[in-house]
Amino acid sequence: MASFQVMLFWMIISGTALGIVSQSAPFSRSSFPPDFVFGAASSSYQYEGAAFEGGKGQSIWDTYTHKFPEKIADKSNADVANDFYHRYKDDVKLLKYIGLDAFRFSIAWPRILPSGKLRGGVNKEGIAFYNNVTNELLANGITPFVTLFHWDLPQALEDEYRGFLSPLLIDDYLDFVDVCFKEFGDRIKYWITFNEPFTFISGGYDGGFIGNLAPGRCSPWGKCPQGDAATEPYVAAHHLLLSHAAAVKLYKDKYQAKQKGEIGISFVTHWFVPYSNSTADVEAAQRAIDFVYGWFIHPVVYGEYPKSMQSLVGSRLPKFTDEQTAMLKGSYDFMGLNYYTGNYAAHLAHHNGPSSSTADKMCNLTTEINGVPIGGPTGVPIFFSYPKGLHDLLVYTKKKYNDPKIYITENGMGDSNINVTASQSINDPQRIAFYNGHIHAVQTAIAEGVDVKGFIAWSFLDNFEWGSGYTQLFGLCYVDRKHGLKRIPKKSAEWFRRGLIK
Ligand SMILES: N=C(CCCS[C@@H]1CC(=O)N(Cc2ccccc2)C1=O)N[C@@H]1O[C@H](CO[C@@H]2OC[C@@H](O)[C@H](O)[C@H]2O)[C@@H](O)[C@H](O)[C@H]1O
Repeated sequence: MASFQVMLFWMIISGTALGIVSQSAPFSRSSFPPDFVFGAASSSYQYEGAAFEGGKGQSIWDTYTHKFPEKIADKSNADVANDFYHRYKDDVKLLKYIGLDAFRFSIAWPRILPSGKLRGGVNKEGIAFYNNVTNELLANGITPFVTLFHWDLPQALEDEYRGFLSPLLIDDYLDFVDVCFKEFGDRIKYWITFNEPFTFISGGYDGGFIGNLAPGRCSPWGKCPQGDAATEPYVAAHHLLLSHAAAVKLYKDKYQAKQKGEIGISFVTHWFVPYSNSTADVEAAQRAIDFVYGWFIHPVVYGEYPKSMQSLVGSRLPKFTDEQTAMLKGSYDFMGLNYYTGNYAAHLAHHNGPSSSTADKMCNLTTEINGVPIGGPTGVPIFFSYPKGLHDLLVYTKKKYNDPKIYITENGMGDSNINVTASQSINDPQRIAFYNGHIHAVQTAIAEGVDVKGFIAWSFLDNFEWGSGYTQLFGLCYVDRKHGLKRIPKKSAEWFRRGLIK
């Protein structure tokens, strides 16, 4: 669908074209519990820039974008990104202008431990930077939510022992988070150990849904220089889960009593709708959510992998010892959920190709039935607006995973940044309609008893969108890359501002 048709579709949806309302009726924070937080999210590699500055070591993303520019849609990188490293004070002012209660950012491991290891030394400039960001947020009444790993692993650990493929990663991650808890934990009260383990593992070791991500390993038939999509995703995921459990144990044993913060992990999944009401497709939808969501949330809640994974993956799925199961089980105070879209899931009877974590779930995942998409189109060809999926995911999580405290730690939509002007990008009625629908879905889930405590939009600013580079814009604020990275609030930011007025 051409971008004009997409825009027209959204304008009709949001009523703009018919003049019914100037834009979707604004939401109001008064429709939510008084302690409910609204925020916006970011991540270190996608925002900071200063990739070779301030004593920072290289990450696997610095390497990946420079070594394989062809893997990035516009052959760009985040050497400069949004230059958040130098502009964070003005950005905090913009967060305050919008009226957001919370700001989610991640700490770049190589900016704290440039060699990846504690014995390589702590970078004092890195400590100072995150202290400054934290203090600026708090001074402006904004609550920091800090992600400890948003995919930018120190390159030195990838070089020394192939990162998450080695159990050595666990102790190095523990040393890193120990420094963070010690240096920032007196002011940071919401810790997220990992962002989207599924995406990092699937994209980094299996070629994944949104294409290859760093470290860019997959099977030779997936056009990767090294890797094995049949085994490495499960090995890396196993070490990631053990790292999460160890970090939670450390925080609870050593810091929580005094610092009184909370710790959790941010999962991602689409919502999967059976392609038909056949038993085979209903079971396929369950397998899809087991292999994307259950792969990580099931061990964190129950200390074991989903039964469907155990039976379908067999000996390729590592096993937890009894001690590891005990450490994993219940390793969270809250859960972060990242939600973008829904998919249809159909049973895939015969998978004749080579094994991979993607193929193991024996599902054919699509975004339409007979040419009818699952939701409204967005500027991301594979993402459709499907707010009902967020509601259904929240209710599913409540029922299946012990009614946890939940923060939506990412939700948003992308616009294409190809052949569009700045003013077109800033006028974003489709994003207003998207958020109106998804915030309403959260409101409905809360009314049905789901313990949702906050909604954090992805993203505060347009930024470096991994394999899409700067060709997709998810921000509430536009970043004018042709005019000194100037920040310009979009209509959606103004919509949030009006809804957030106390
Ligand atoms: N991008 C992601 C991953 C998207 C969801 S991953 C998805 C969920 C899911 O069910 N599955 C399984 C699957 C597999 C096959 C088919 C369908 C579904 C996934 O692979 N997450 C967040 O999205 C934000 C927006 O990501 C953009 O999404 C569209 C992409 O085209 C673009 O490259 C990416 O940066 C990122 O900036 C954040 O850093 C990141 O935390």
